[in-house]
Amino acid sequence: MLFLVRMDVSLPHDMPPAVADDIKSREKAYAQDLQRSGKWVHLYRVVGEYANYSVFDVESNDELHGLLSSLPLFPYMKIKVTPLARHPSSIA
Ligand SMILES: O=C(O)CC1=CCC(=O)O1
Repeated sequence: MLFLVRMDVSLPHDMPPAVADDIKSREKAYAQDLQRSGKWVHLYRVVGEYANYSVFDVESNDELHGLLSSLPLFPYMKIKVTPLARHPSSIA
């Protein structure tokens, strides 16, 4: 099952830089593991925003929820999930 996911990150302004750096570093490792597994298929920065658009390929809504809620940045993100279906004109 494919899902388009938009993540908007908002870290508290008073978060110490070392804490923010640690969360971002764990987020990167987690995201790269999921990309290597094939579950996190695309990851793009939204130009000019601390946000990304991602495509996930997972077995179920529950699996996606588990992956997203385990993101180190999850407490600091607003997440919008859009389920995707095959377009009838797609040649892919
Ligand atoms: O920077 C972001 O958009 C949040 C994020 C998701 C995966 C990652 O490494 O950072």
